[in-house]
Amino acid sequence: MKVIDISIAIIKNAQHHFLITLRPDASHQGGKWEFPGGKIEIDETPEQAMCRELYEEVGLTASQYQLFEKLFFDYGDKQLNLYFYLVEDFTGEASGKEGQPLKWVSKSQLAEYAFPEANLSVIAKL
Ligand SMILES: Nc1nc2c([nH]c(=O)n2[C@@H]2O[C@H](COP(=O)(O)OP(=O)(O)OP(=O)(O)O)[C@@H](O)[C@H]2O)c(=O)[nH]1
Ligand SMILES: [Mg+2]
Repeated sequence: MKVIDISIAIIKNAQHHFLITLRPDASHQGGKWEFPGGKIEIDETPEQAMCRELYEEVGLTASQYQLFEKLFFDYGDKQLNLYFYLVEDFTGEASGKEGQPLKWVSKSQLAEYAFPEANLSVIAKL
């Protein structure tokens, strides 16, 4: 199976809240909450993909970010290389541009939401 490269933006605002969105039921890991992100295109760096997905999905422009975690995860039906970026400075107002529900939650509230399994060790490190 081909390993798919994914870039993900963990957005942290000035109140130390994190932006999460709900994955559509029909998608891979549907019905779970996620951080905005998606597949890295062949002509893109991981950073470029993160910035593009962030803008396409929730309308934010990242201005300061760093690689927070890179990990391989095997879901059985999909094998992924995931690049998680921590974005602590950005411009724009977040909205679900694909109609997806969106929330800002504190670090302790993150535990109340179901995330894809690959996220669990990353969330524990935040
Ligand atoms: N966006 C995002 N994807 C995640 C997270 N955690 C995680 O395991 N994934 C997995 O990474 C992959 C991301 O793909 P995606 O569905 O967002 O890709 P995409 O935006 O390019 O969408 P598309 O497939 O409709 O083109 C999915 O298999 C998803 O299950 C996360 O926190 N955010
Ligand atoms: Mg996506």
